[in-house]
Amino acid sequence: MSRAKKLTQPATAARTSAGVSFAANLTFENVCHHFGSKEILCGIDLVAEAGGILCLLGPSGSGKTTLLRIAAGIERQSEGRLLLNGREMAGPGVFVPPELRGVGLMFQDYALFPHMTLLKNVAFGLSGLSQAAARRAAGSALERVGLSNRGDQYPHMLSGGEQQRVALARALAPRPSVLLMDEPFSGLDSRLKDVIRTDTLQILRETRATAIVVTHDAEEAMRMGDKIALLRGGRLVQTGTGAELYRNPVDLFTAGFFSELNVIPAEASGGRVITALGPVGETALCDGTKLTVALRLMGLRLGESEAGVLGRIVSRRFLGGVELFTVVVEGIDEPLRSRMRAGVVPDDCRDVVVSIDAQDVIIFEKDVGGR
Ligand SMILES: Nc1ncnc2c1ncn2[C@@H]1O[C@H](COP(=O)(O)OP(=O)(O)OP(=O)(O)O)[C@@H](O)[C@H]1O
Repeated sequence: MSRAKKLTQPATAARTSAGVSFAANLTFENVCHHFGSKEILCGIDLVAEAGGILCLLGPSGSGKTTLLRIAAGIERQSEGRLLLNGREMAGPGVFVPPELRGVGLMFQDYALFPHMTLLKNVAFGLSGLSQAAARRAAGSALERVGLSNRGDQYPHMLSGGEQQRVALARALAPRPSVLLMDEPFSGLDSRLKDVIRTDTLQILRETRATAIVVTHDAEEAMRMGDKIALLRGGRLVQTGTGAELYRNPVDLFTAGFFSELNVIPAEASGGRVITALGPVGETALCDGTKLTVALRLMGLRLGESEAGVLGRIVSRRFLGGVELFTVVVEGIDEPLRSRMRAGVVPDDCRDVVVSIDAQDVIIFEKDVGGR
C-alpha cells in the first residue's frame, strides 16, 4: 500500500502548541571540507539566524548534506569554524561532540528504531532525564505533532507522513536550539507533502528553534525558508530571500534553478538591449557589447495581434491549466518555449506573434555561467 493511501484516514489526535526552544545563531566561518583529495565544500560563510528557517538549496552532490553533517558534528570540517551563538563548536583544535551541541538532527529516512514503540523512539534522545520525565517529555512531543494516541504503536504501523511527524517529534523533544533537517519531505507523495510541510512549518514557528532545512527543490525552499543559501559544486552561489534569488539571480545557474528559461543572445545598441525578439531593456554598455538574456517561459507570450515578432508553433502540449509550446522565431537558432494559460491560443493556430513580458526578462551583462 502506498504511504499516501495509508494516510487517508489518519488516526491523529488534536495537536497542542509546540513547546519553545531557545533559538541560537549558527555561523559557518570559511568552512571547507575534503574527502581524501576531493574538495567537497569551499569557503562557506553563512549564518543561520536565531529563530529563522535557512534552506540549503542546490543540485545533487553540491554539498548540502555534508554542510548539515558538519553543523551536527557528525562530520568535522577540514578548515574553518562553526560557532553557536558565538561559541566555537568546531575549529582548529576545538571539537564539541554532537550530543553537547544542543543541535537536533532529522534524517531523510527518519531513522526510527523499528523495534521500539513511538513513545520510546521519541524518548530515546532524552537520556539526561529520569525515565518518568523522559516519558512525559516524549508524550508531549508526540502531542505536539498530533500523535499522542499512537505512542504504543511501532513505526511499521504508520504511514510515511506519520513517520515523518514522529521523527520531527523525536528531533524536537530535547528542545534543541538548532534543528537540522535533511530533505524532510522527500519520501512523501506530492499532495501529502504540501500538508506535512505546512504543519511542519507551523510547528517550527511555534518552537522558535533555528532550523536549517536541506532541499533540492527551489519551490520548497521558497515556501519554507526565511533565507535561502544556494550551493553549487561545494560553493555558495547566492544567499538571500526567495524573492531576491528569483528576481535578482547573480548568474544563469541561479536563474535556471528558480525558473525554466529560454536563453537568447543580445547586444547593446543606443542604450538598449536588443534581441531577435526586439528591445528587452536598457544598458549603459557600449554599442556592440554582447549580453545574455534569460526569459521565463511564462513571460513569452503567443498571440495573434499584439506587437511582436512572427513565430511558428512547432509543438504544443496540454498540461491542464497551462499549455507548453515550442515556437521557432527567425534570428534565434534554438526553438523557444512558452507557457500559456490553456485555451488562449486557438487549436488550429500555427503562426503567432511572439512578445515578451518585461518582468520575466533577466539581463546578464557578461558570461554568467551555465545552468
Ligand atoms: N563519506 C564520503 N566520502 C567521500 N565522498 C563523499 C562522502 N560523503 C559525500 N561525499 C561526496 O561529497 C559530495 C557532496 O555530497 P553531499 O551528500 O553533501 O551532497 P548533497 O548536495 O547533499 O547531494 P544530494 O542532494 O544528492 O543528497 C558528493 O560528490 C558526494 O559523492
